[in-house]
Amino acid sequence: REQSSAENTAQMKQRNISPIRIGIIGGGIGGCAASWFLREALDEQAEIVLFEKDKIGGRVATVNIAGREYEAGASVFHEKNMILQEFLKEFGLESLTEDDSDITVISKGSEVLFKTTGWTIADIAKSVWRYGLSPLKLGPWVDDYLTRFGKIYPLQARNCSYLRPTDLILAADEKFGEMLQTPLRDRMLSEGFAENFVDEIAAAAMRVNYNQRTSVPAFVGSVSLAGMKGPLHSVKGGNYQVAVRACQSASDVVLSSITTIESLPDGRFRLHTSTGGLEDFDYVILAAPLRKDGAGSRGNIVAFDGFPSFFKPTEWIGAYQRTVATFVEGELNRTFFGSSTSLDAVFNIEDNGSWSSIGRQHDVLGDSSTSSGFPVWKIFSTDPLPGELISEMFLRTITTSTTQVDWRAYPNYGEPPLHPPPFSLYGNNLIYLNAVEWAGSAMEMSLIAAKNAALAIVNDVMGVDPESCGVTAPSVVKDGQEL
Ligand SMILES: CC(C)=CCC/C(C)=C/CC/C(C)=C/CSC[C@H](N)C(=O)O
Repeated sequence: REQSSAENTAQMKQRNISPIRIGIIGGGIGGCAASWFLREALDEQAEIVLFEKDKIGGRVATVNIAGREYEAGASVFHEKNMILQEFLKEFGLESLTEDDSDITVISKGSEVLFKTTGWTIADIAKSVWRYGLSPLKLGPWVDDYLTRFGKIYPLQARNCSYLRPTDLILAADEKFGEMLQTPLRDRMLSEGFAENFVDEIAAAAMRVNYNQRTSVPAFVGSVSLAGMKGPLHSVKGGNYQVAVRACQSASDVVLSSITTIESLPDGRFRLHTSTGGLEDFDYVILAAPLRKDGAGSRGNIVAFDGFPSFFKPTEWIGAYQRTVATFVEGELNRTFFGSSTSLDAVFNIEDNGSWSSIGRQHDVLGDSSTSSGFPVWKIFSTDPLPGELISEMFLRTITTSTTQVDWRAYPNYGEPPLHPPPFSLYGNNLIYLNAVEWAGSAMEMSLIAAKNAALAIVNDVMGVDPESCGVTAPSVVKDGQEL
């Protein structure tokens, strides 16, 4: 049973536990949600200070094109993402349902491999002709994993918290153990999916969601396929609103970056801000990626000071995948994409292609019309798109509306850290929320990790060790290393 904030407060007072100070580094959806869950559990017994270097929402952000807002980062959630659904209810936000009847093309450069208009009988027949029964298997396959993963919600409702992302995922279902290690391609082939289906349809999903290939681990691969299969939604007015609303539960939001986390002899932590500020906390949640920096990226590697020599944060630093989102309002040059008829989205599975996908966009209110009459398109690529390529892709553009957003959007699963990062970096006093991304990256994954961080802190404060949390599952060991 989830303990109420009134019960926690009463217990803390009874046992003379003084209110605790919690510092959260990062105002993305995860950091903000952690603040919300902590406030919900501890009420006025927690002073929560959240540090954000840039903008609340982080990688959940919109971009303004000719006066309308479009999702530029994390764009969709799945109907079965329960924490997002609860937040929407709690904050009185509405959701938009994504259209699944788009005219979509899978291409290799300008060679069209497959074209579909959604789920009409003709489309199903066409896809079965090309891929056998695989398209019909995909829905139940993804649904099964969604249901299995959904078992994490009742565990969290029973206050279960986990030290590592692997523990959390295995607690939901042991079947995921192998999926955290096996490449998606191998897993799908071993489960009877046709090779061309994996190399075209699954490859397209990995491209559009993570700008990566089917060599990613099968767990994150299945998350990505869930992000294609739907039903999918977005938050009306912009997904970032969830972060903004959740962040209102922080006692203070400081617009500054943290340069150093210093471990103090009394077990507390001192956070050093880039403007020379110093603040001490009982608990710290690092809700920003520990990542290798790269040219043009917005780096955020924090320094650790005063920790014992066995504490090696560099071993938890991995590469993040660069993804550039280019927005263009204009008339598409269909022939460039190998099509003579209209289309809404193209997924390019060509290796090392100069672009990964292009899709017609609606704004955050669900409106796809524009004053020019030409749609707004979002093109994903690994590097900024050269102007000449944009000129080839479009017959006409409203040039003032071309905008590029350069993200280090998600982990590069091909360049992982030396060791998979745990949540609990230093007991439960220093928690690394973004460790979850190395298992799976999506808004809901960050929210589940946020709840885990809050539960770990509350359990620590209350001295509670919840039972029957399913952590008895054997650890996954690879190359002699515990994952
Ligand atoms: C184990 C499985 C199959 C799912 C776990 C539940 C979950 C986190 C589902 C999310 C599906 C989803 C919306 C994926 C999108 S991935 C990144 C995407 N480009 C975005 O964030 O917009």
